[in-house]
Amino acid sequence: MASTDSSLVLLEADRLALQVGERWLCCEFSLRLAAGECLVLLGPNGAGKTTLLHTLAGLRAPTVGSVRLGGRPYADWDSLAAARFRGLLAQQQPDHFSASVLQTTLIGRHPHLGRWGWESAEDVAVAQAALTEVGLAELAGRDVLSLSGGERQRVSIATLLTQAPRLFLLDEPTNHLDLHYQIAVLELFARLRRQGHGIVMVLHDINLATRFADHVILLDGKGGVLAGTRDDVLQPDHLSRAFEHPIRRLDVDGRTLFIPD
Ligand SMILES: Nc1ncnc2c1ncn2[C@@H]1O[C@H](COP(=O)(O)OP(=O)(O)OP(=O)(O)O)[C@@H](O)[C@H]1O
Repeated sequence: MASTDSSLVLLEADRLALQVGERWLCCEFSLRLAAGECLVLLGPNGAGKTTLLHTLAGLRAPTVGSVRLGGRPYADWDSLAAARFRGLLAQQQPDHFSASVLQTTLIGRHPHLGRWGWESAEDVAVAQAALTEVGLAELAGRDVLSLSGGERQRVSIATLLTQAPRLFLLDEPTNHLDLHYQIAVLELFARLRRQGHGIVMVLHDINLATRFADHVILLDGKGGVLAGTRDDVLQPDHLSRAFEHPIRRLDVDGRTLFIPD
């Protein structure tokens, strides 16, 4: 379990700007994520959420500006140490070969294994506990190629839990999940956040962002970026402009909801 020292800055980006081809995805902005905080990236299709998440994960260099993980640039990190500190849930998991659900989940232990790469009984126990967390304990022996989309997504989440990073970077973690598992998975990460982990996640559902985010970055797809606290960014006019669709705010039973007209 992570310590709950909320002064620890897990991730910083300074005057970041991203370009793909000739197009600027976002103009310069900065962010800072401390232990125990959750940042949600929102915006229309193609706005640059995944590109930004991958930049924050150190998988691609920013066009302008810098990213620091745990106070250090990625260039200063050994790749295995970085994999113990931050983990990425990618949008898609291509499976080319048969493997059991447990074997697939154990891949998450790779950055923790010793020189010979053998998994110990403790590593297997970590993977089994992660499968239990996502409701898949009974499918541990199943071939991963036989799973439904939602089951496969939960294996990916279990694999990331098995990796046990301090900072979780999640690209659409609710992809393929039914209503029950959307909330269960986001509650699971909210629990990890309360234990001192950091969470950065791409979501498409504004109402889930409202429920789980401390901070929001809203990309408008034209290079515009709005970054701030959840309540500052999640305003009907900002959202309507970014999504090019009128969006209304409703307050119901103490909850804030956003609905498209
Ligand atoms: N290598 C590349 N060359 C050219 N364009 C690219 C490249 N990689 C990504 N893009 C473009 O950059 C834009 C941002 O892509 P990205 O996947 O980050 O968007 P996104 O906000 O995550 O979208 P979605 O909501 O559809 O998942 C898209 O228009 C994409 O086609």
